[in-house]
Amino acid sequence: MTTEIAWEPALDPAPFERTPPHDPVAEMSVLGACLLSSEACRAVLDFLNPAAFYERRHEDIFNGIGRMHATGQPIDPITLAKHLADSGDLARVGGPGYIHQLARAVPTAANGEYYAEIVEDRYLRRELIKLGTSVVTMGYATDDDTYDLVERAVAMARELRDRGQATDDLPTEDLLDFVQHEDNYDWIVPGLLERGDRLILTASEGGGKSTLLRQIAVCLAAGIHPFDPATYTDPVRVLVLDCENGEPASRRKYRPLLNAAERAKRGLRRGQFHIECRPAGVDLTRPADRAWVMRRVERLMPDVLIVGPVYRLHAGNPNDEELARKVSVVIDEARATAGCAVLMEAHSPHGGPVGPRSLRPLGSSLWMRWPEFGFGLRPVEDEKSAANEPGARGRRVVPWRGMRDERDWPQFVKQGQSWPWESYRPVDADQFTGYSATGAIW
Ligand SMILES: Nc1ncnc2c1ncn2[C@@H]1O[C@H](COP(=O)(O)OP(=O)(O)OP(=O)(O)O)[C@@H](O)[C@H]1O
Repeated sequence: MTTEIAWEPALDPAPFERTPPHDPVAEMSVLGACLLSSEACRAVLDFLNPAAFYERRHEDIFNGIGRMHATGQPIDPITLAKHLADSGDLARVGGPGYIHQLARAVPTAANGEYYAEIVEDRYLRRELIKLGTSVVTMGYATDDDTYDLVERAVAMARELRDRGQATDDLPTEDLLDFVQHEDNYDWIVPGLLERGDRLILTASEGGGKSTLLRQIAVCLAAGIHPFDPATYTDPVRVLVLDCENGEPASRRKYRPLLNAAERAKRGLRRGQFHIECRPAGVDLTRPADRAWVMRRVERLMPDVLIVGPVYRLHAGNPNDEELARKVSVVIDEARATAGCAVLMEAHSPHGGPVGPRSLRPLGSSLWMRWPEFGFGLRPVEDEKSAANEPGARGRRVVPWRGMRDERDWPQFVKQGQSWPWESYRPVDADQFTGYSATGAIW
């Protein structure tokens, strides 16, 4: 919660000469979101200072919502109108008609915090203008010491920057204390995948990345280690937003995987795995598509979110850094909302005339920096083992970025018996490091 800047009475700013920055639609949408969703209401109340509203009546309505929330009352247009009528504020804020209008004005309650950020941003602008006006007044003050005035101006700017949050900061820890804390991993699969991990899997076209991600998804939902089927894990909730394949194609791919889980006596339970296909892709730079993702994430609160492929997440130039950044913000918001791991797939670029193809994700370089883990599937060097024949399809699992933490991903996978991909140890693997120059299966 932010606190208001305490201005000194002598430095009261002059009135705004131009219309101060504000966004009436965002203000209405924040209030509307509070009326439609208790979750949005809680998030907005945690974030927004009532004084941030430019329109006085919006501040009064928001205060009414805050009072009702604090006493656990249900909040909708009818109950809020009654509450404001009881406090004698209803007529002043526009009557019951205006309260209903607020609920109708909001495009989606899922964006409540986003609207609140706009309101907060405009508030900060107004406070900045006030601060500037105060500094001008101070500059003309004849009695005060100039250095004192400069110090006060700096203190005021610092206060505006921190807006009361500096007092909430915990003391920064000494390294000797810092290393004493226990490392608490929040594993989804011990050693392999932790909640919050972001992973991008790459390969060339037809390289097997979709198949591997589907296998991982089914295994995680069934409680099977994706690369060690004899090891069982706690089943987790998986949400797949497939922005590439249509439903029939997807169904055909998942059926054998469900059968494999059944054969392992770890058949999927209802509610563990949700999937939605949008073969036309989504454009996460647009509010409607962003809300589409967030509604599903908020409703299902998955442990693992699989969304993509990357190039289907916005409609613009795939190399555009700003568009990629906007997409990553939405995915990060989904990840923070559900506290989930995020797995995505991306194509790797076409190779040059010499050397192996790069495995980095095609498109904006942001996708190289964004995930904690990036792996690519590359056919192994031994031609027989790399062939697309039963038992072959040997792939090297190559990290294309430095891992941000230790994880036990396999170095080699090949076409398996029970599952499409299984990890293996090449015949010429080094006894200690597991390194193999050929990846030979036979
Ligand atoms: N381990 C496997 N065993 C048998 N078939 C496989 C295996 N991996 C992939 N395939 C098959 O190879 C084809 C391409 O695989 P997949 O769709 O997973 O590749 P991809 O890298 O996602 O390709 P794209 O980027 O073109 O979608 C599919 O028909 C798939 O069924």
